[in-house]
Amino acid sequence: MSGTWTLPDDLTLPKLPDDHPGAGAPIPSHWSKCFGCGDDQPAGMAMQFTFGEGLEITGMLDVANRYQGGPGFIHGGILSTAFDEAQGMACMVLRRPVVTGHLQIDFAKPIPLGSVLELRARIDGTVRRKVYTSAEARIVEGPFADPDVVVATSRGLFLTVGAQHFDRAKDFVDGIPRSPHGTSSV
Ligand SMILES: CCCCCCCCCCCCCC(=O)SCCNC(=O)CCNC(=O)[C@H](O)C(C)(C)COP(=O)(O)OP(=O)(O)OC[C@H]1O[C@@H](n2cnc3c(N)ncnc32)[C@H](O)[C@@H]1OP(=O)(O)O
Repeated sequence: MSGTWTLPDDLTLPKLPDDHPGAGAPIPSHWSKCFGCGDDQPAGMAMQFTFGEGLEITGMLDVANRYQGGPGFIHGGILSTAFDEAQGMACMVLRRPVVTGHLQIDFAKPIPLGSVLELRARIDGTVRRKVYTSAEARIVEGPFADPDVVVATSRGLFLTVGAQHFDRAKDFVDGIPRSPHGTSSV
């Protein structure tokens, strides 16, 4: 990992909620239209998540052909999106909405199309509204599969926000209205 990420000294680790369902339980999509995890988003990545031990969660991504960047390999922006989603989902235990403030990725190995990626993500600690997170990706199925090799890592700062953060865009969830006769859709 590059050396530009420093955790503050005054981090606090959040407690798991009393009703945390435990390791292996599925984590529901936080929003059905989400490009990363939504089940009502045909263009999306349909990532699946489960709770792990403690604050860790696991996300799975099928690297479809449409995620291509260079010939045969995943696009870096797609991988960044997968990390964004996984680290955001790791914040679910806070039971408050979060948004990404800063995300930095190290792309360690090329990832071929047809891979199944496992992303493990966690909260490293919180300071006020700031939530420091990290994650790693491994190829667990596909031509270059090796669960012992980390192919990419990510560090991210998320901020807890109130519901009002999303209020300004609530009329656009199915596309921006373009005419009095209807709305655009994805
Ligand atoms: C109900 C449960 C639901 C759970 C859902 C979870 C799943 C979600 C999955 C989602 C997956 C997808 C997720 C997505 O893709 S979310 C989509 C991508 N992200 C955004 O659109 C966010 C856009 N940005 C903003 O709205 C604002 O800038 C935010 C809200 C982030 C902060 O503006 P706000 O006015 O609110 O806060 P503040 O400016 O007073 O700053 C507060 C503190 O934070 C520190 N700071 C701020 N920015 C940065 C930075 N870049 N680097 C370092 N530090 C930064 C700042 O220094 C200060 O520190 P301190 O003074 O306290 O020390």
